[in-house]
Amino acid sequence: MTRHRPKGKGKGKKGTAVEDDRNNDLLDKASFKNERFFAYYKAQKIVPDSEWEDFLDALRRPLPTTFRVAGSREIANVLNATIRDVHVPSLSNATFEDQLIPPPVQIPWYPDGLAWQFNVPKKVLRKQPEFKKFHSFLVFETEVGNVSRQEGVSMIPPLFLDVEPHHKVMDMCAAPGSKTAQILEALHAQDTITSSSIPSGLLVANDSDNKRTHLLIHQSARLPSPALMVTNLDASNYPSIKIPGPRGPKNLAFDRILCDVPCSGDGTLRKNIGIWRTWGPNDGNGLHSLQVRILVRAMRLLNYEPGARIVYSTCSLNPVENEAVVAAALAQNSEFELVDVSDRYPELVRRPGLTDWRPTTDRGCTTTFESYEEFMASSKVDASAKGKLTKGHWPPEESVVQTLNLPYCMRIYPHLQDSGGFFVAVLERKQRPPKSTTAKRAATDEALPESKKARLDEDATVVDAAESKEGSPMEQEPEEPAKTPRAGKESSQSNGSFKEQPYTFISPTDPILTTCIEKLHINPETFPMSNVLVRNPEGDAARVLYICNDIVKSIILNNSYERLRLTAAGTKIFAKQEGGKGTEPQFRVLGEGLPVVLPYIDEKTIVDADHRSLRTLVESYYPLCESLTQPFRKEIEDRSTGSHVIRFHKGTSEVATLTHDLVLPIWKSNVSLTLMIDKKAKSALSLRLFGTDITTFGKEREAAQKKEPSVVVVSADSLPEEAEQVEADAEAVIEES
Ligand SMILES: C[S@@+](CC[C@H](N)C(=O)[O-])C[C@H]1O[C@@H](n2cnc3c(N)ncnc32)[C@H](O)[C@@H]1O
Repeated sequence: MTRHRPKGKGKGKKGTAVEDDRNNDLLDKASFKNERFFAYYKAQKIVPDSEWEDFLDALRRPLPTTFRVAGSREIANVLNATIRDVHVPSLSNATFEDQLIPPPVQIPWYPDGLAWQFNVPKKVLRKQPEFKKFHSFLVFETEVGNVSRQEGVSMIPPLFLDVEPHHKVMDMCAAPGSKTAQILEALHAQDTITSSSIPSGLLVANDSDNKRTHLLIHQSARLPSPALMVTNLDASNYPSIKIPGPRGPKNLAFDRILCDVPCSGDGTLRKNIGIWRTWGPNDGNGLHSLQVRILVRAMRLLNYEPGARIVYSTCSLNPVENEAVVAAALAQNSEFELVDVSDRYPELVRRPGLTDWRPTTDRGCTTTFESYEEFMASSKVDASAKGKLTKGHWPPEESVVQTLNLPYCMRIYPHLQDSGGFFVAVLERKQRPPKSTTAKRAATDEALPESKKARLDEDATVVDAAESKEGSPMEQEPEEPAKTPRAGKESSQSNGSFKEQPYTFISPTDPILTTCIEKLHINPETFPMSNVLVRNPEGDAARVLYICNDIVKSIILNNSYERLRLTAAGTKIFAKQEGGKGTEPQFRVLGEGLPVVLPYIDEKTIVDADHRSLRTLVESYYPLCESLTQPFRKEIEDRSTGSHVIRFHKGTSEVATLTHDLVLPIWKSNVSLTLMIDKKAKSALSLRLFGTDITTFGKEREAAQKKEPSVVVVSADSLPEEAEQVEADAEAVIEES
């Protein structure tokens, strides 16, 4: 949702007082009312009268904690099995103050049981030992990205996108990135436990808010992908992306597009309880036009292939932001239709979209209007308010409504399955637009300057020509946006100069790259040497080397990075490591890059290591080689200094049980070894393997916690919500850089 949380969530800030109460588990239900909200939604008949009280009761209850086991499929399944087979049984008979506390349960509609819900008061988490242990497991796994605390309803839209590894996907309003992560996981469905595939598909994750794109990048780094690009543009005006075609450059068309648009967010009332106080009908009214423009732009960017689809979603209950947007976009693009997905995810309880609604600008919501004409004629509405709504805020005429299948939209209400409120619509193209429509739409679009109309006509010709020759026009020429973006904070194109560095491909014979390849025994014949890039205009392999897949490469080579406001592309694989005194700096493989590089490394050069040595490497930062167990010790002592890859085999020893092989990067100095993974990842690994955090970082943290309990780095009684945690982490990252 787009109600950006107040920075720092500071006490005393507007809208936080009630939230603070709620955090203490003290529910003051008297505060949870808003007569405007009641009057408005009763008038919209969003639920039958008989359900109204249940609906309100649910809205007033705290939202259960939900989380998703994230990451590529195999890893997620392994971790999920740990929750199901180890944690849940240990929590099954947990009691607190003589009450049986229910263990977490799997959300029935989420595939493979990877999403969970639990509803446990904080005091239980703090004091009940089994829950406390489970909670710190979640906190650590969240920190390293294996668990994503995400609202249950927010997990729905990516499911209906049906993404496959070869799809070209656009996430138009992506930050902070919880749905982006789900899409990435689908693109990487073929990853194995230890190695990442290089999908042939693409994910362009976009957000118009520059700061939020950095949250998105930070968040997406948890599933590093050579198929990812992040852009910072106004989605309603997203430019066409050029790629080479058989007859010269053509525009890239997407197979799947997610429009999780900015919205008033009143479906999140259960967690953003400040909305109880501030809610008004104009919150949604003001967003309608931007939402329509984003959806219409998505329609123009979508592929013509059968099955290409758009998912439109909001966390708002307001029909003005939901059905009205879908209806208005369909009115402009009659070749699209809503898809009946009622047979998908049958355990997800939902209600059909509305066919009738009554907008208003009246802050008190005492009067709502049946039609635009009635609204415009009303003496109760002043002239400035009349300018705020358009005919599109209302349902189309009855005869048109019948043809739109609005009931195919999905409304999720809090009382149906103890969730937040949400809206999802799935749209597909039912037919190709007739040749003339594309050109006609462009020519009659009065909002466009003459120069653009001419270009659209040209583009239409290009598409038609390409289609008739190729038969199956995978990439068609989308039209230019119908309108220029609204000025204001949502539009970043006008935010002055773009400050990010460009990406430059380096030569496959670049000496730094070839040295990395040689030292790590990577096969240069199969490794995509031509897809390695750096982040500076000179193409200087000074610090970090990245890798991307072919489609990302093609986009970078054929488009101006400034026009796309390209904020991130591909994933890091190698980085410079300063040597000790008197030694030359060398490049090393990065933890996040290893899964991508691993399939190309000569198996024989990966050093086998034992569980005891793993414990030694986890326990201290720079253990001496002589502290390692034979034969691993000899094997590693015989290696040159620098970057190496080691493998711990799955199985049980007296030290640990590994449910799957573990492949990790290390750095060898003259006499010691270092495990080259992030200290939080090391803590999570330690908890997973040894049931306790034995790392130096963990011990320091525990000592600090004992000394000053209020300044703990990670507290066991707070499982950070994804967006919040990512924001905090990313702010630190942004500040550091
Ligand atoms: C509902 S939130 C998206 C949540 C995100 N999909 C997720 O699951 O984490 C809407 C996002 O739209 C962005 N936004 C607002 N106006 C936009 C525009 N014109 N173009 C692109 N993004 C926009 C906001 O910055 C916000 O991050």
